[in-house]
Amino acid sequence: MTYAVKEMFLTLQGEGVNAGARAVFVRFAGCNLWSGREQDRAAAICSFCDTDFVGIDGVGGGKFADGDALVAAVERHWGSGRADRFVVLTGGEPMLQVDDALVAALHGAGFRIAIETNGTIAAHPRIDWVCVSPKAGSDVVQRSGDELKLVWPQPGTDIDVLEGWDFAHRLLQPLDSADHTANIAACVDMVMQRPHWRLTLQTHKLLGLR
Ligand SMILES: C[S@@+](CC[C@H](N)C(=O)[O-])C[C@H]1O[C@@H](n2cnc3c(N)ncnc32)[C@H](O)[C@@H]1O
Ligand SMILES: Nc1nc2[nH]cc(C(=O)O)c2c(=O)[nH]1
Ligand code: SF4
Ligand SMILES: [Mg+2]
Repeated sequence: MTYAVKEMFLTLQGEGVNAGARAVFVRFAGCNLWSGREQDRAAAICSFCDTDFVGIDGVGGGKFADGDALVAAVERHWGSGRADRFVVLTGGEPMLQVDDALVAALHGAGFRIAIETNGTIAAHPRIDWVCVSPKAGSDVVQRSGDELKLVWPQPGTDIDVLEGWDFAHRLLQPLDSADHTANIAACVDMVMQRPHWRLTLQTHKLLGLR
């Protein structure tokens, strides 16, 4: 199948348990919880998105004819060396496009694969690191994985329900909005009340990285 990619870049994973790790980011175009158009934002299931995932016009973006073509581009972004190769599949919603052929091709090139997903589509079973970030009002089917990364505060979310899901790590990420300072305080408060959650910050934004 062909893949529509908004942008591709080499950076440090900014969020979650893998924060600080060198990674190639592949941002797939399109999402099932928002069209990406500002006029649709208020009515979208996910209305706080901080990302432009519309089209294939970003740096490193484009249409890729098959898994091998996409992996060749990921390898070019990684540069020399086969050790510790790490790719993060994000979007948009990457599970709209990630398939067997892509996962096999990335593994064939020696990449450890992480995904950032909203969890409304089951994650591919051979992905090495599954991060689910649930959105209030959506039907999350992927209720297990490596990290559950909840953007907080998020009205309509029952945190007790999320605690019943099977994740190795539970993280709270302050909602980046006009109320960012208050949202950070709300996350700190929540961790103080619930020590099995941890705070994660979007460190790439603090550092001026992509
Ligand atoms: C842009 S999304 C793409 C992947 C997938 N669609 C998802 O939502 O998990 C990447 C990460 O950014 C988080 N995110 C999006 N908007 C945010 C915001 N305004 N503040 C904090 N985190 C945000 C998402 O929850 C997700 O963990
Ligand atoms: N550096 C960096 N880390 C990230 N972690 C998750 C991101 C995303 O947008 O999915 C992201 C991103 O866009 N940049
Ligand atoms: S689900 Fe992810 S990509 Fe889609 S609108 Fe929400 S944060 Fe953005
Ligand atoms: Mg981001």
